[in-house]
Amino acid sequence: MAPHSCKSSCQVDATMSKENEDTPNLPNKTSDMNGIDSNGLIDNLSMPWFGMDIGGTLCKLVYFEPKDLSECESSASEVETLRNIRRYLTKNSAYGKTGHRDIHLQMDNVTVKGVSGTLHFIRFPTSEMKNFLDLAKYKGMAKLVTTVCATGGGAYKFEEDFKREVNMKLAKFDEFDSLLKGLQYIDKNNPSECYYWANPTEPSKCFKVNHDFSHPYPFLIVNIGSGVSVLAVYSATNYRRVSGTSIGGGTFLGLCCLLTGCNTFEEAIELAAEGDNTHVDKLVKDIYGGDYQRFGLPGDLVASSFSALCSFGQMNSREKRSKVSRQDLARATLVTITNNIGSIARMCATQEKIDRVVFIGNFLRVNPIAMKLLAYAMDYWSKGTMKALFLEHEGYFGAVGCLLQFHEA
Ligand SMILES: Nc1ncnc2c1ncn2[C@@H]1O[C@H](COP(=O)(O)OP(=O)(O)O)[C@@H](O)[C@H]1O
Ligand SMILES: CC(C)(COP(=O)(O)O)[C@@H](O)C(=O)NCCC(=O)O
Repeated sequence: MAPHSCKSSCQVDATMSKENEDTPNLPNKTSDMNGIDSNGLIDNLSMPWFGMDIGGTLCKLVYFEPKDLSECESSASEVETLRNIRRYLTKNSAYGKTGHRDIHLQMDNVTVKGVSGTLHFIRFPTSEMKNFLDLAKYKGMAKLVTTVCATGGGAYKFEEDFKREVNMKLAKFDEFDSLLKGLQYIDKNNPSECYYWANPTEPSKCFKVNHDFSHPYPFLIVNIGSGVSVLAVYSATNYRRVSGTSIGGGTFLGLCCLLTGCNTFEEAIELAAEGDNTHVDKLVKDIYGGDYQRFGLPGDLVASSFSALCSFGQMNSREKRSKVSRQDLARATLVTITNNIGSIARMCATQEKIDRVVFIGNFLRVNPIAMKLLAYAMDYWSKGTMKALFLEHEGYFGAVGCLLQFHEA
């Protein structure tokens, strides 16, 4: 969220600031109203309820909007302020230049701590944290909510900034505990949360199929954020982080920007959708002239990523390079990163003797190419014994999970 741009240009911000002027008597909360009592225990926090997952690239903010604000045991002036905040967050889908609400993910009629309401899903770049804190300060939120539940690396990195800038305490929760909690909660509340891709290699026959994930254990989670973490999950509370790689969504975005000059993830994905990685990658058939049958390597398999451009052989020509477009480079970057993650996922699943692999994280946002590649790779290399599963709320599980844990504590 970019409060500066919002302040100057956005009608909503003007409304919000007026609303704040109309509600001057915000309570100055004392420690027993902060959500954490004098013994350091979390009490029955008044609304609003936020969960933040502050990741390496994106900050995910989940806002629980109660159906009936009076259910929340707040004072009259709090209720008014809460209404203003609710209006600001829920009447808009964009906040400043970089904040977005994913309306299509909104979950209505859910219950958190016995209160029914709606979950809203908002994201902004973590690099905009300073602007977000300025906005929170400007809106006077610090006077209302003095504790926010948070997870992800940024919950540690920005803890002091929250305290100093807006007098907000962060109630910190582990990112993988939160992720699992959120995943279980969302899957339970959204019947169409989990799906797989049928016929992933045949564009005309490829479609999403709903998957019943009500008996999920054991399963592998591959969380593709800035980096990648792989968790083996054996029950609701029993899991291990079995592996990880630094070559993740951040790598895709970083390399793509460097190679193509694009500036956003969306642009990178659009370029990739129009490109052809075989102009950049060296395939098995470029080396073997066809399949490498003895070890089951099909000719169309990438033998060596980006190798067509720089190694010796029939494609090592200036002419060849000059035919490579930005789109091809974006596609090759996407395929390289995705295939590598797929290989790691498969090895982990084999090692853990697990056949269901759930891919999540915002790298998969608006990214059917990567999802279909992963679906195909898992199926092909496991000879149909492993299944790639996907979840609609991709990158928001941590934020939801820490919100839930906060209210459970
Ligand atoms: N609007 C976006 N801006 C930046 N990266 C995005 C965006 N949408 C999707 N992504 C991808 O998602 C990744 C971050 O995923 P996320 O699960 O939020 O991880 P993190 O917690 O590390 O921020 C980025 O590295 C990028 O590949
Ligand atoms: C450090 C992290 C857990 C942070 O999570 P993220 O913000 O990337 O979602 C993740 O980037 C990661 O697991 N990186 C891979 C480290 C490794 O195993 O090599």
